Amino acid sequence: MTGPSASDAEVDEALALVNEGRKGRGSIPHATAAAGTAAGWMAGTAAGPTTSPATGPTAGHAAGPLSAPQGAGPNAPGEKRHRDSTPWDVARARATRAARTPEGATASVPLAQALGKVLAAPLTALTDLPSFDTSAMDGWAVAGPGPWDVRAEGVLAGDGEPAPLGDGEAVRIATGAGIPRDATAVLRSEHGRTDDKGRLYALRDLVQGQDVRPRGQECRTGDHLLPAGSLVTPAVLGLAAAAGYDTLATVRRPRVDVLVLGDELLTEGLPREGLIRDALGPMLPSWLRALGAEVTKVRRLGDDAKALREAIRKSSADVIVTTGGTASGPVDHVHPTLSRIGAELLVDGVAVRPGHPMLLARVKEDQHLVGLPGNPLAAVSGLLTLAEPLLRTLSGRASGQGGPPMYTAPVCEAVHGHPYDTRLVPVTLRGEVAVPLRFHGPAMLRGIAAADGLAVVPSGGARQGQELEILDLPWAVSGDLGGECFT
Ligand SMILES: Nc1nc2c(c(=O)[nH]1)N[C@H]1C(S)=C(S)[C@@H](COP(=O)(O)OP(=O)(O)OC[C@H]3O[C@@H](n4cnc5c(N)ncnc54)[C@H](O)[C@@H]3O)O[C@H]1N2
Ligand code: MOO
Repeated sequence: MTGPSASDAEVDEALALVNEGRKGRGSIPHATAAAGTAAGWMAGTAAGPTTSPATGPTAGHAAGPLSAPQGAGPNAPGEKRHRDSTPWDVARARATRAARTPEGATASVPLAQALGKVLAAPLTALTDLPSFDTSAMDGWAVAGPGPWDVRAEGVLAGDGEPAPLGDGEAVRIATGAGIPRDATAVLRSEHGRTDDKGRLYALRDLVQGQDVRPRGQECRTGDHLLPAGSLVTPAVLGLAAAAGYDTLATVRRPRVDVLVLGDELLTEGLPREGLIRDALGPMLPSWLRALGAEVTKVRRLGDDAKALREAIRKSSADVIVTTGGTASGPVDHVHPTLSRIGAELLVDGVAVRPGHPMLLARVKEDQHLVGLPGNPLAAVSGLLTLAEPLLRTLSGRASGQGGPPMYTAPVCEAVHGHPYDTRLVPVTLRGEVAVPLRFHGPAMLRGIAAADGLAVVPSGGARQGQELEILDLPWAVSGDLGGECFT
C-alpha cells in the first residue's frame, strides 16, 4: 500500500487552509525566505545555529541557538527525501476532508451540558436584547427638561412595567429596571441633587436618551448571533441564556478508541530491564477530549497483531487512534494489519519531523484510523497533523470558527530546518515572540510539556525574526477533560 500523492487541488486547498488559519491571532505575511540550505544542513553550516546538546542544566527555554533537531533521523548525514510522504499542509487538508460531519449526529442538550460542544445550528436570537428599554445606571428616569418632581415610588430591576411619566416628572430607577413610557433620559444618581421640597436638579447637561439601553440594542428576535460550528464557550453559554435558550442543538462528539501498542510499556513505577513507562496512554485521552472527542476506550494491546486486528474489527468508534508500530520493525503491526483488513490508506507518511511515519486510513465508510508513531513527541506531531483536522470536521467545527488553530509569531533565534520536510518545534511565547524550547527530540516530552505551541518550521529553516505559524495547543477550548476510561 502506498500513500496517494498530492494533487494540485489538494495543494491549493492546503494553502487556503493555512491562509484561513492565519486570520487567527494576527495576520502576518507568510514566511518566505529560509535561512538554511539543504547543503548547509548536511554539512551543519546552515545560516543560524549549529546543533546543540539534547541535554543541559536548565529545562525548557532555549538560551542561545538551541533549535537544532535532536535525536534520530532528520539531521543524519546523507538523509534522503521520502518520496512517498505527503507534504505536511496537504496531509492536514486531506485529514480535514477525509470525513464528513455525521448527519443526524446532533443532540439537544441543556445549557449546563453544552460547554465544549459545537453548535449544530446557528444561534438565533429568540428575543430582542434588551427585551425592553432599560436603565443603564442607578439614578432617575426623567421626562423633558428639569427640574423635575420626583415620584414617591421608585422602579427596581424585575418590577413590572412602570407607569408612564408626565412632562417634568422623574422617578428613582435602578440599573436594569424598565424605563417608564415617555421618559426622555436617565440622570445618574451622582449627577443629580434633590432640594428639601423633593425637586430634582441636574448637575450636568443631559441629552435625549442618555443612559437608556433601548430595546433591541444588541439584537432583534431572529438575528443571527453565531454560526453553526461555533464552539460553546462559557461566553456562548451566557449569550444563549440571555437570548432565551434552555437547550442547545449540538454536534455529538466523535467517539475515539485509543489502542496503545508496545510490549515494552509499563503502567506504573520506574523503568526497568528495558521496559519503559507508557507516556501516551496517560497523555492522549485528555488531549483528544480537548480536540473535541469523546474517548470511548483506551486499551493497551502489546505488540500482538491478532489483538490489534480484533480490536479494530470490534471497534464502533468514529476514529481509532493507535500508538506505535507504524514503522517497519519486526513487531510493527499497523501497516500489515491495515493491509489485511483492506483499509484504504489516505495518508501514509508525512513530510514532517518528528512523526514522519504517521498515517491516516479509512477502515470503513464512516470509520478512520490515525496511526501515531510510538516516539512520544512524534505522536504529538501526528495528533496535531492528522487527528486534529479529522476531529475538527467530525465534531462540526470545520464549518464554524473554521480553520486550524494557528497564529503567527516571529522566532527569537534562527531555527534549523530539515532539508525537505516541515519541522514542528515546541515554543513558548514571550510577549509576541516565539522562543524555541530545548528537549524537542522525537522521544522527548520535556520541551512540549513547557510549550505554548508548536512552531511550523519550513524546510530549510527559519531566520531569526522570521514569522512562523504556530500550532496552538488546545487546552483553552476543551470541555470536560476528566474521566479516564482505561479498560
Ligand atoms: N528503519 C527505520 N526505522 C525507523 C524509522 C525509519 O524511517 N526507518 N523511523 C523512526 C521514527 S522517525 C519513528 S517516529 C519510529 C516510529 O516507530 P513506531 O511507530 O513503529 O513505534 P515503536 O517502534 O513502537 O516505538 C518507537 C519508540 O517509541 C517508544 N514508545 C512506543 N510507545 C510508547 C508509549 N506509549 N510511551 C512511551 N514511549 C513509547 C518505543 O519504546 C520506541 O522507543 O520508528 C523509527 N524507526
Ligand atoms: O523522528 Mo520520528 O518521526 O521520531 O518521529
